[in-house]
Amino acid sequence: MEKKQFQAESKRLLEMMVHSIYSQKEIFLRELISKASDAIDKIYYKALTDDSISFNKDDYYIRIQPNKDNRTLTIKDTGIGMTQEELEENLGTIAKSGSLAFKKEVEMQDGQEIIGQFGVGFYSSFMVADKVTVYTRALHNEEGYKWESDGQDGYTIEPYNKEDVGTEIVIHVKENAEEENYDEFLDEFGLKSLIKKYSDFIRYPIKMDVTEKQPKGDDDDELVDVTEEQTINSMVPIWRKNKQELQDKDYQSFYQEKHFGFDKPLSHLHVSVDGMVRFQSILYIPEQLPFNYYSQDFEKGLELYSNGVLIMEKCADLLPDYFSFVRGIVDSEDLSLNISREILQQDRQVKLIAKNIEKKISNHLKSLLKNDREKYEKFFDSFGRQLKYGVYSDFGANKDKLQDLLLFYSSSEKKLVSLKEYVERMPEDQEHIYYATGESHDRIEKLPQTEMVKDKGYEILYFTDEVDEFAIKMLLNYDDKEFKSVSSGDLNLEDEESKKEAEKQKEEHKDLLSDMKEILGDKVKDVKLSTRLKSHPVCLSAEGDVSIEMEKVLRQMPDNQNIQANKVLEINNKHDIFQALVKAQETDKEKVKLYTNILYNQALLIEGLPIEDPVALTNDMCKVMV
Ligand SMILES: Nc1ncnc2c1ncn2[C@@H]1O[C@H](COP(=O)(O)OP(=O)(O)OP(=O)(O)O)[C@@H](O)[C@H]1O
Repeated sequence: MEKKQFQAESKRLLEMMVHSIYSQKEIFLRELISKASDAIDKIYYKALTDDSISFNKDDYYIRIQPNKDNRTLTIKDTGIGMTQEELEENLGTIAKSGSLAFKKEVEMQDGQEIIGQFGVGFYSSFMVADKVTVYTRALHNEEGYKWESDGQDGYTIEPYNKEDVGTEIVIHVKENAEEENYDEFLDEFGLKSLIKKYSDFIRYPIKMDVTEKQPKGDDDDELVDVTEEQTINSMVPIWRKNKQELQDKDYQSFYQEKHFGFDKPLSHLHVSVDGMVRFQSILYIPEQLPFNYYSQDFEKGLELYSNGVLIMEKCADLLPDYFSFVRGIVDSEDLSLNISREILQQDRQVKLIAKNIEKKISNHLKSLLKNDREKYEKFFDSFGRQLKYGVYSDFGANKDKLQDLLLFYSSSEKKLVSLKEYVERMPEDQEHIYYATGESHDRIEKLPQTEMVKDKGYEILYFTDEVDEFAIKMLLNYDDKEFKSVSSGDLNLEDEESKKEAEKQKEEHKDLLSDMKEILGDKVKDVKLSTRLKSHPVCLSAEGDVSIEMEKVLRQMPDNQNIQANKVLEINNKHDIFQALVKAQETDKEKVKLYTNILYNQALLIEGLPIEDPVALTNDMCKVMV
């Protein structure tokens, strides 16, 4: 028998294939199963135009057969097979794709289903095989052929008496080496999981003998091993099914089957797009925050399929960070894959799909907010923070897309409200959207700074998440209404008369205020008479961009650069303590110092800021008591 040589280039190419094109050895099974599916598809497509071929779906299948004793793995299909010339052309020449030629020849309109295009997939078998034997008989041919190669030194072809049409590829699995274990490719369980992982949605049944423990008889407790042929793959992907035929429970079981989470999905979307780019997708909004969501282990991304064959387990480019909680799959026939089918050649299609998906998720969330408030609030409770990070990050580039998805707790409604709802309720004379920051709703509720705004009958949004104020600073305004903290220095809420009165009082007590400022030194930027306090004696406000809450957050950061708010101590001149200060100013300067220090520390306490010298404060308080 004459041995034919691979061309020199092919030899090098083959070496490259085995050593560098694929990142994982297990991919070979996906490739060979895809070839088998293509071979069956070819009969199917031929039958469409050739009356002499009848295509009875039940006769077509793929069979996986491991044999541990011989260390062989057989992939058998009942597909179109290959003639001698085709064997030479397709398996003897690397990068020659019979499938691509077939697609062109038949000029199939919907032949998109055929997976092969590069003419290299078959050779991936040499990653795990030291020899590959192919037995094949082409449709309408009486003769069969045997092709064999060790993947290094050419191949042989000889006639072979094959009973039925189709192809059997026998992988002679390599012996285990020091760091390489090939046994999983002979193991029933290992093979089953690889088929599920990569080839679950191949349209023809992938059959395999599976041995399971079963009771010996009907009333018998004794278990025995029973071997039965099983179809391993699901075949029809749920996303190709008609939405009308599917129920919530079908989507839920797919979520669980895919291990997208331990929870139930809160909501799902089934998308089918047939535009500039064609794709189908099932997307889930989980109910609960994944336990590792805010850790470095969390990887965002959607499962990406090309024609039902898994390409990537987590394609991160399909989701923006602010929707990183979304789980699901995308299947498209329009992807330009690279030769290993592991990465995408160029990301134009992925970008188009991602843009489309982002819009779909955003619209879905908006409609949840509108039509199923309870569900949306549940969602927001888990993932609202991520949306706020989305507003803040990338210098606010996505703020317009996200602002209508935000919710904040409202002082007047005592529940979560959207910015739109807030603005719609605003009285005519209210210019700003007011917010107050603090650790909890209870704490904010008691903040002295909220008194005046509430008295005016204005609603206040309570910010309890660290990111809230940063996100709002990025938004600046909503519907042309500027956001304003109730603690900001320039609330400007008093009427003209009160302003005049305040000016008068300021003038009258200017010595006291400047003495107090001197006592506190750099700790505050100013000491002022407050226009916002009604019953409380003191509070702190901030001038400029950095608020007191922001200072607190920044203080906790690892690269804390000691950024501080410009604090102003505000004192309520209608409170009795002010009269005490005025009196002390006339009679006892030491007392002014004592009271000022205590009042400043009180204001720090109210704000939840650390007291710089607790011992001095307790001593001061004792002095007041004795
Ligand atoms: N099981 C099979 N039955 C019939 N023909 C096959 C089979 N396996 C491979 N072939 C033929 O061999 C050709 C080369 O296969 P190969 O796996 O190298 O590339 P491909 O499937 O065309 O493309 P890709 O590299 O994208 O997978 C195929 O195009 C097909 O014509």
